[in-house]
Amino acid sequence: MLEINHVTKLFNANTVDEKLALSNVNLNLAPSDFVTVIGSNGAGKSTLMNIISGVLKPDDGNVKIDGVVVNKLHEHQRSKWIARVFQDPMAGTSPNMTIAENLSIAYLRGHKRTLKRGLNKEKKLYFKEQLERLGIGLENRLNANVGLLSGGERQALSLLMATFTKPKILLLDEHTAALDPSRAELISNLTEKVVKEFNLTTLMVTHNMAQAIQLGNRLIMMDKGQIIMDIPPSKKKGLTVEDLLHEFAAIKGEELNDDRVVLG
Ligand SMILES: Nc1ncnc2c1ncn2[C@@H]1O[C@H](COP(=O)(O)OP(=O)(O)OP(=O)(O)O)[C@@H](O)[C@H]1O
Repeated sequence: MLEINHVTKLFNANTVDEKLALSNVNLNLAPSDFVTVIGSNGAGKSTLMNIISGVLKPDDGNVKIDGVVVNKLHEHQRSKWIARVFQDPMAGTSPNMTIAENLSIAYLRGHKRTLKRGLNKEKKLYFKEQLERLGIGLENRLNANVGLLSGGERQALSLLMATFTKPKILLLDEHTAALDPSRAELISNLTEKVVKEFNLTTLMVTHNMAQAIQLGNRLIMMDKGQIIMDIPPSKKKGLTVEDLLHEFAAIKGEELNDDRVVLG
């Protein structure tokens, strides 16, 4: 489904700021895999997400989706396969438009040929039904401006909008990190529900180890531009934060050092 083959990314080559952000990274996701990605600051997690989504091009290696090399395709050309939810709740939605208008734009992106523009009764009803599934009352606020929503509500809306395009791959880029703990948990639970319901192949970056353990069927840890740990579904169940820290220390010969790491 998603293959990352020998991907290398070097920033500022041949300067004093040269930085090898990814070094010969290989990763293969099967359909419906839900992989959580952890790693210390500067490990290369965002660079990997940016290379998959097409924001960045690899210097070496390739990215394949369903067997097709997509290296040359720009971000907008990949957007029919890839949906992304960012850390910043402001990033995925338009604040000056209503919930219904935001949903309408996302819906049109996913149904170009079959749907007329505009918000007819049928579409409003559909949006209400979809919002009801989030279970946070947004179905009663179709005409509210998105700028009025809380960060958690906006992330829930972004998640729903991401599924409207029926993506092959969902990229979650620390999408709960800017929320307070109770909202983060709500979005975590919604994520689990949405991924399962829409059968999405998912990669989720998080600094929260407990969340990385709780969600998904597989976990990878990155360090200095490499994947240093890949915990398969058979071993992920029953995994603890202590196991992860212990494993990291065993591989690296040092303690995990990251100001932002949240143990849970
Ligand atoms: N556009 C860029 N130009 C130069 N260096 C960059 C660029 N983007 C990332 N880097 C560097 O590449 C390395 C990997 O960065 P990346 O953002 O992928 O790490 P990360 O694992 O997402 O870190 P964090 O958890 O802190 O967000 C870092 O050293 C970073 O400073």
